Amino acid sequence: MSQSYDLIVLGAGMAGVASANKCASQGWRVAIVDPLPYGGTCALRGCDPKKILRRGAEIIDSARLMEGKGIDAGGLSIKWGDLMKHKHGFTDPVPENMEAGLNGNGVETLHGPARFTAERQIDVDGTRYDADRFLIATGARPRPLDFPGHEHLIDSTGFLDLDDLPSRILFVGGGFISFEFAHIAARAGASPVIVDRGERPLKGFDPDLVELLVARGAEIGVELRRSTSIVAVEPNSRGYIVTLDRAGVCESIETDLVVHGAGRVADLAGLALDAAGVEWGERGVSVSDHLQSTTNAAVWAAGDSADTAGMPLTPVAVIEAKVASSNMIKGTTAAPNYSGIPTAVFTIPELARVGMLETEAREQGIDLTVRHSDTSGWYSNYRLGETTAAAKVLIDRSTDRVVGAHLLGPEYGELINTFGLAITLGLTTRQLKSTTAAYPTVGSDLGSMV
Ligand SMILES: Cc1cc2nc3c(=O)[nH]c(=O)nc-3n(C[C@H](O)[C@H](O)[C@H](O)COP(=O)(O)OP(=O)(O)OC[C@H]3O[C@@H](n4cnc5c(N)ncnc54)[C@H](O)[C@@H]3O)c2cc1C
Ligand SMILES: NC(=O)c1ccc[n+]([C@@H]2O[C@H](COP(=O)([O-])OP(=O)(O)OC[C@H]3O[C@@H](n4cnc5c(N)ncnc54)[C@H](O)[C@@H]3O)[C@@H](O)[C@H]2O)c1
Repeated sequence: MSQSYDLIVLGAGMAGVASANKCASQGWRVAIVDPLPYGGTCALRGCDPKKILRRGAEIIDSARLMEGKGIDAGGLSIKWGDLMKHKHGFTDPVPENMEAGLNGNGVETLHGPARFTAERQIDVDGTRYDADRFLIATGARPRPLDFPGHEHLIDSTGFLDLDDLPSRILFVGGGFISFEFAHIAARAGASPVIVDRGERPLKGFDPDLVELLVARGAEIGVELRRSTSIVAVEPNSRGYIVTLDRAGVCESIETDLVVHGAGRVADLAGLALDAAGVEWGERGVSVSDHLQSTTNAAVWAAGDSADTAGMPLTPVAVIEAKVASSNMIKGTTAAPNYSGIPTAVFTIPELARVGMLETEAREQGIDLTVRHSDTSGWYSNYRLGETTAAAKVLIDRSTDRVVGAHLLGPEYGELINTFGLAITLGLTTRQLKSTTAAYPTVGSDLGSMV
């Protein structure tokens, strides 16, 4: 016998939990299912634990920047095991607390991998569950790699759970994960090498600011190899030999650890989506702008497992889940507004973006004013001893509105939120300049950036 629900949510990460709680609050009978402890990538294996480890690295970097300015950073080091314990202090209670919260809101919590058996039915460990609607929120997993020896790589989950940090680490891919982890590892005493197959790493960010970040990384020992592909990874008695190919010239380097940072794909392969007639691809479930499957009206998708215009980021997952749930409840066809959602790479210093890249704005024919400032000498950065900081703000000359903001510097991951607000609300630079920030804060630099 099967059980019947108004909604079954597949995946208890940011998107899934937001949707389950919202729909249960409307009096719907809702179940949520996950094979792993509840919490998803962000809270357990991504954003949150990563930024706890980064705190150790921030302290080392801040002290080093103040060397000779009244601080002796000589004896300072990261005790990796203790930093990991600090991380576990946050992550370990998450699954139980999250499940208790869901149960308290009337959501039934199931455990096991879900797989479709019909258009409106799933199987979880041999039990069938029927529902009028399903939300697929199963997230993403590391992109499968095919070079010989790829099975020796650890992924981001493995890196965030390392008991010890080895001294030689090679990161495959020059994106978010490799840059963030390499910046932590370098401050913890390791020698990271990032290998990217393209000429330009962190392609979604302003290229001028990325180059500044690469140079700052080189100063602290993060080596970047561009236009380089991995030929093979072979274990040896001391670690691994990684063979690299740059423009037909091969070179081997020895390392203790090889980490996957070469992108993620939607985690859908185990869902038997064909049984439900749901179309999907590497980028996720094919959905309309209002997040309903294009081929099965009972199925919706949100977050990293949905093929949408939104980036695979936590705030996007939450917004999509809320919009999809609202559409299900009200029978509407609203689409998420992605325009003012900021993103940051939590290197040290951090690199942030909201809105359009300069190239995108020019392609759209926008008459741009570009305010590009080297902010390294500004008071906020002088105070910290930071040598690398910059801002590039793109303003539509015809409306005086901010259409893009790109920042590299300490605390700019906070400042970018104000630019996000400006883009979402369509504020003009005149309006932005008319607001008053507490002084001295990085927020008080905003007026000078526009
Ligand atoms: C290392 C790392 C760092 C990151 N840092 C940031 C950051 O700083 N800021 C940011 O905005 N984003 C960050 N991200 C991205 C962010 O974590 C994701 O965008 C976000 O977690 C997506 O949420 P989601 O709910 O779509 O999926 P997830 O949180 O991945 O949840 C999906 C859930 O579905 C479950 N599932 C899978 N298969 C099935 C199945 N068959 N049946 C049932 N359940 C299933 C999984 O077990 C998982 O719990 C980071 C990602 C990584 C990997
Ligand atoms: N701070 C954050 O918000 C944050 C942090 C980590 C991850 N994430 C999310 O997770 C996603 C995945 O992160 P990621 O860093 O794995 O991917 P990414 O898409 O950011 O970067 C992948 C990089 O790997 C390169 N690459 C791919 N295959 C390669 C190969 N075989 N050899 C060498 N280089 C190769 C690509 O050219 C690209 O530069 C991101 O897109 C992001 O949405 C976000």
